[in-house]
Amino acid sequence: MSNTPIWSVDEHLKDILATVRALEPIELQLPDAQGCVLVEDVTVPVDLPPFDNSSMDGYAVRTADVEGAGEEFPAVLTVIGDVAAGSGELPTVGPGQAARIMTGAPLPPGAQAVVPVEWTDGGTGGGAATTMSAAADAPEGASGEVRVHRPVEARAHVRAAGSDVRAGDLALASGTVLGPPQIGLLAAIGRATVKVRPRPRVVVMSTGSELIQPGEELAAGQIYDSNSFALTAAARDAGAIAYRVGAVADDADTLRATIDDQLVRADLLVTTGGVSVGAYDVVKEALTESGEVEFRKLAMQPGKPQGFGAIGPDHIPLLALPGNPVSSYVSFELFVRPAIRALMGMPDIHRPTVRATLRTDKTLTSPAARRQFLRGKYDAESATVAPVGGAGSHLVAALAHADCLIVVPEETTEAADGTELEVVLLG
Ligand SMILES: Nc1nc2c(c(=O)[nH]1)N[C@H]1C(S)=C(S)[C@@H](COP(=O)(O)OP(=O)(O)OC[C@H]3O[C@@H](n4cnc5c(N)ncnc54)[C@H](O)[C@@H]3O)O[C@H]1N2
Ligand code: MOO
Repeated sequence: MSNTPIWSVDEHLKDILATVRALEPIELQLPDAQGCVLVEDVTVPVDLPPFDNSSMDGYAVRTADVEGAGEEFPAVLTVIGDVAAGSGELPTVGPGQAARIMTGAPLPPGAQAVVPVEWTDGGTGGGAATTMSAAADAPEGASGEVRVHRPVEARAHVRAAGSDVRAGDLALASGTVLGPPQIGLLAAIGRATVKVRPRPRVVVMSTGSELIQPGEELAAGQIYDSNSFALTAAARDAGAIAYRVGAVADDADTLRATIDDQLVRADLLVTTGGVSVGAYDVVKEALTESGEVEFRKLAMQPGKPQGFGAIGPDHIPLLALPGNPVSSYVSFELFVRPAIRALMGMPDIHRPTVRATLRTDKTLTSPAARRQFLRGKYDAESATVAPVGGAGSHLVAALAHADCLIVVPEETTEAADGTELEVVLLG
């Protein structure tokens, strides 16, 4: 038995999160701020809507003029002009008059309500209109007479100024994650830029002389580099700006030089492979000497060998993940994703977890004193989970068909059908 210390999953994550600091806020243009965390309270500068406006295409009228109107005895009003959305100069609607008005156009002075065009003859002198004619084809629609078939109450079909949000109100509080509706609100109140924590730049680098890039021809002993693709995608999915560096050969000097080259564009560096005990485990070789990165054995499966530290003059956090594809992906989920979200200043850095009942034909086994992460499919309706594929850390096809990780705790070595377990839901 070796007496090498073993770290728990929780201890390792705690050490990582103690090192990773949220990035300094910057002012970003709205489209670039999507998915970022706001770091200012945003106050509404103007009422929304800024003015009373129509919610329908129709006629702006005085309510007294259409009182008691019906199809048989319509109210006949003189059309004094058009009010289109964006109109700045408005006609005043006097007694017996109506202004043709479009959805979103300001309610003209004198008018108290809007009658939808369908409740009128549309100025045609015929039956109920279904639509207005385009102004370009029928300019006469902005004048003449309109027959109104129904009365309206004051303010009918009018959206009041400030009915959405008022000047001086808090639009969004600091700490809000900017999704599409929040970006929409910021634009609606006229904000072009906002102060947010930027997306972290994450460089994902795979290592291994056996690796070639997809699209190339496999020679003897070679395999395709899948980790750099999977983890770059995972980093992007977590909210990062991700850069992929495909397959650095197993040479410590080349690797160190490549890492140093990448530091200028990295807030976080992730490597895969080369961290176990083999004769060509170059990540360990290249990063141990300077003392910047510590290599550990974790009480987990997969993902036992892990490296973590801060490198270069700017102390950029680096996570060295094991090379087996499932090990690197599970390690990413457990350690890199929370680190990315901590860099972003996200209020919640963890994946959701649920309790579920295991459904399996054969009892699952798990190594003692290691937290096992099996791939599974979760059924929310029955709150059950079924394993997908075995425990092997090379099983990429099963991983691609899973939607969750089944957590078998350290003290559990067997999990039979019906066992209740924790499940990490993957997005
Ligand atoms: N004697 C021991 N051997 C191993 C131990 C151990 O404790 N003693 N630990 C095993 C465990 S657990 C893991 S996990 C791996 C970790 O190995 P490395 O991080 O050094 O990774 P490599 O040796 O470079 O590769 C492992 C495996 O994964 C394949 N691989 C690597 N990179 C990629 C990639 N980008 N895309 C696809 N596949 C990749 C590689 O070809 C190997 O098959 O060590 C065990 N060994
Ligand atoms: O712990 Mo390794 O990460 O199983 O395959």
